Amino acid sequence: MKIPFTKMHGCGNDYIYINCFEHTIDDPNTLSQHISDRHFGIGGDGIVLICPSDIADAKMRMFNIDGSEGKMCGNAIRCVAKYVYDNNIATKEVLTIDTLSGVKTMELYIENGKMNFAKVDMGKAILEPALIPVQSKETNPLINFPLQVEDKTYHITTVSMGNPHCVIFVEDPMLVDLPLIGPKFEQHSFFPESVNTEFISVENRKTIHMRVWERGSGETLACGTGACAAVVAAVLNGYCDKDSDITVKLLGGDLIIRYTDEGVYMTGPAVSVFDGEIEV
Ligand SMILES: N[C@@H](CCC[C@H](N)C(=O)O)C(=O)O
Repeated sequence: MKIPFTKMHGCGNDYIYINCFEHTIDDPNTLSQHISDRHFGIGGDGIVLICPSDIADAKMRMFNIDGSEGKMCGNAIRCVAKYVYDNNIATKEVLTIDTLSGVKTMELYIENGKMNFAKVDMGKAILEPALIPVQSKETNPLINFPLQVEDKTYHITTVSMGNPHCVIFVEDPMLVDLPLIGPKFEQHSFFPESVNTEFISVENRKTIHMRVWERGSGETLACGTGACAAVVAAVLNGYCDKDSDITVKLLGGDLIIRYTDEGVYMTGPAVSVFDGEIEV
């Protein structure tokens, strides 16, 4: 059977989007492994199913390249909103999208009848170690906490944005051997549900730079939840300020993140690249 798909990205974090208002995918885990392959498939950081919801305008399910399901994806949620708006599934400028980490509300920026940008209320950052989760008896947030990874000690700050993140401040993220060190964090026993790892350098109180190794997908050009976690960690470590717009410079573009007592807000682009059909 052939089904249509749309290739979309947010700051270069690219997924294959399937309209499940019209089609049913029986085994999304295996499909993601096959079609995300950049040589033998369509190519992407995973797949995203756009599904009906009883409690929101649509429901998003996202799967990493290895087939694992992510509970939240900051870049994908903006693309889901673009798909829903541009395809007249819901033509509201404030949309709600249901995810495995709750319903998120977002404001859409429309130009010539299409959505190009969105500001997403990403909810509160979770700092309790048991809820990240990490394998530790600590009850206070882990801020600049020493973690041994093979022969080196890294100072980590852990944050959940509905999915687990481990943030490390370095001089220059471009000098980090990410394909070597990323998998060691991903497989570390300290993270029972694995982890997304962000390496950050601070340019000034309003600008930080980030590279990310995502659990299940490896290095990606951007991670929306990771950018939120990075700004929360930068505030907790005294590098940036709450209630201030911080630009996170990623390999694939910029995201603007604001950390407040009410929640974390992410503003960024959503781009549609091409439509196609795939045999499933
Ligand atoms: N790219 C994402 C996060 C995708 C899920 C992540 N790999 C996980 O399994 O937690 C983003 O933009 O937030």
